Amino acid sequence: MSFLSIRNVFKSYFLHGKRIDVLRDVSLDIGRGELVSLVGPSGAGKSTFLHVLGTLDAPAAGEVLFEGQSVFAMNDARIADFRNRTIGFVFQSHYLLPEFTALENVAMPALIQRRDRGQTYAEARKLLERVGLGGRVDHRPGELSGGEAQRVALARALVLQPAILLADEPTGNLDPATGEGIHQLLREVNRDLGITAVVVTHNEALARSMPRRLRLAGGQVTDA
Ligand SMILES: Nc1ncnc2c1ncn2[C@@H]1O[C@H](COP(=O)(O)OP(=O)(O)OP(=O)(O)O)[C@@H](O)[C@H]1O
Repeated sequence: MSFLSIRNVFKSYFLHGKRIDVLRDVSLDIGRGELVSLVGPSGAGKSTFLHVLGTLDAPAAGEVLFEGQSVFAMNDARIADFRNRTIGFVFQSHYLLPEFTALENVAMPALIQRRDRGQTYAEARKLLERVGLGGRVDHRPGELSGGEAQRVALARALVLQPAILLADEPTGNLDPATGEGIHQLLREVNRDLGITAVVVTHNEALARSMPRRLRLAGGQVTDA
């Protein structure tokens, strides 16, 4: 049984009466602890694939299996609960809340889940130190650089101790040197915390630095 599987997944969009087939019978297994990059042409469907894998979006047909269990066979409340407990997300934009400090932003998902405040803040502080921002805990997003804000977003994605981290172009808004710092952190998080990670990127150098590379083209995902 695989840790994470996609089985015969189809996904289309309908726009102005036209159907766009984005995922066409995609099947794939990802093992626990793998670090995977996903590349492909613009508009090929990488974000769509990540949204289905992350259970944010249901496929039109096919299954997403976590440890052999079909996630979309559950009701919406259980899927949301599964997602909160299991998956952390990082996007191209950091989506930090501007009126809260870095520490509060990182703690937020755990506080929403009614986790213990003291433990949550201790964990959030530890995570900010891990991403190199121990000296920025009281800064608000407007007082952080783009790279720092993305590090805070990464720390926030880890606060509920997810088994899986999904990153959609996490360095898309950053200059190459700053982006490389984020890539390095993703590798460390994968190595030190054992988190299974899938990273969508246009950056070929980053893709090559990952132990496993996937390519999405023509509605199909293949090992590249
Ligand atoms: N909500 C939507 N409604 C209609 N069409 C959509 C929707 N979301 C995406 N698409 C279309 O589906 C295709 C795949 O989009 P997606 O964002 O998954 O590609 P991508 O590979 O992530 O692209 P990029 O590298 O440019 O971010 C594109 O043609 C896009 O225009």
